[in-house]
Amino acid sequence: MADQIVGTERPRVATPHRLVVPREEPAGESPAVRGETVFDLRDVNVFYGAFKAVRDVSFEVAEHEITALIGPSGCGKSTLLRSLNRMNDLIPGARVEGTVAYHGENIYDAEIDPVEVRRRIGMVFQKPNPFPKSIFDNVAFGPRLNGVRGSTLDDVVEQALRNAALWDEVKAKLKQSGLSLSGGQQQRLCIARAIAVEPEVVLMDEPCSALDPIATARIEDLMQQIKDKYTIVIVTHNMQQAARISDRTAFFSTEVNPESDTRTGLLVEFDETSQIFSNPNDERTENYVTGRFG
Ligand SMILES: Nc1ncnc2c1ncn2[C@@H]1O[C@H](COP(=O)(O)OP(=O)(O)OP(=O)(O)O)[C@@H](O)[C@H]1O
Repeated sequence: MADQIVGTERPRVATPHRLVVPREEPAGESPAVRGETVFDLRDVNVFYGAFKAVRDVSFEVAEHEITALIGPSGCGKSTLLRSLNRMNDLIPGARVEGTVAYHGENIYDAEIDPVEVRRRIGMVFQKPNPFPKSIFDNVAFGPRLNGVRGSTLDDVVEQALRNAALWDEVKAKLKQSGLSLSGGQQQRLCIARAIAVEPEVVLMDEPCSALDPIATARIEDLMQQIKDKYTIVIVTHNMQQAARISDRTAFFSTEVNPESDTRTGLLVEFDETSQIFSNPNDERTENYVTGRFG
């Protein structure tokens, strides 16, 4: 396999990968022609202790697409997102069953290095969380861990800040604290920090929910700009946002377990975003996207 995530060998470029035969889909309608499959989820269940938070999730994420996870509160969007880079490993009692294949390798196999998984598959959180360090050091953090130094490090930091559409605003104050930036700038700093280690995938957990509409629009523009380089999976509560920016949408809902009176999340429908919002197959999806839910 061209690109394994076992052990500590770290190819700087995470592509190319194996060739995958494209699905047969109608021609001419973007994004029907899919790129290579990055994630292939099969029958994924996620538990917290005995509680099954999400059940039987299967779908594929294609490269250079933005895949949105939407659905009502508690349906397991964040839980599922964290299962894509083993972030749930850090939560006591959390457990994943099923297969989360990343370029054909199950990231939960025993020999897989979770640190390497998280380097390939970066994450941006709901609340901007810069380190209490300078702007430069925030972005340099990951590359330094990977041994990057000197002028190369300067270049890596500049490029990441440029790619995060923040360079022009901060180039004169790289030594200032990251915490001195506005909320929207802090979130772009966190995106710069995530992409500075050259991940292939960026997972975003409601990255705009703490931002005003102008900062939100900048992050949305940024996502459109960087999807040529990265594959993005985003959890959003904002259906307009999902409709605006994503190529595919996964709609989740919940069902009640009568014995335990708990709610388990499940994937109701996964399709092109235009289909989900204009002509969904499932009534539950239609009720949700038209605001008739609950
Ligand atoms: N660390 C945890 N420990 C135990 N249960 C958890 C934990 N995190 C989430 N859960 C439970 O798992 C279920 C799914 O939660 P999750 O946060 O993934 O849903 P969500 O769809 O992202 O919700 P929201 O839209 O409100 O953020 C919920 O019932 C939640 O209470």
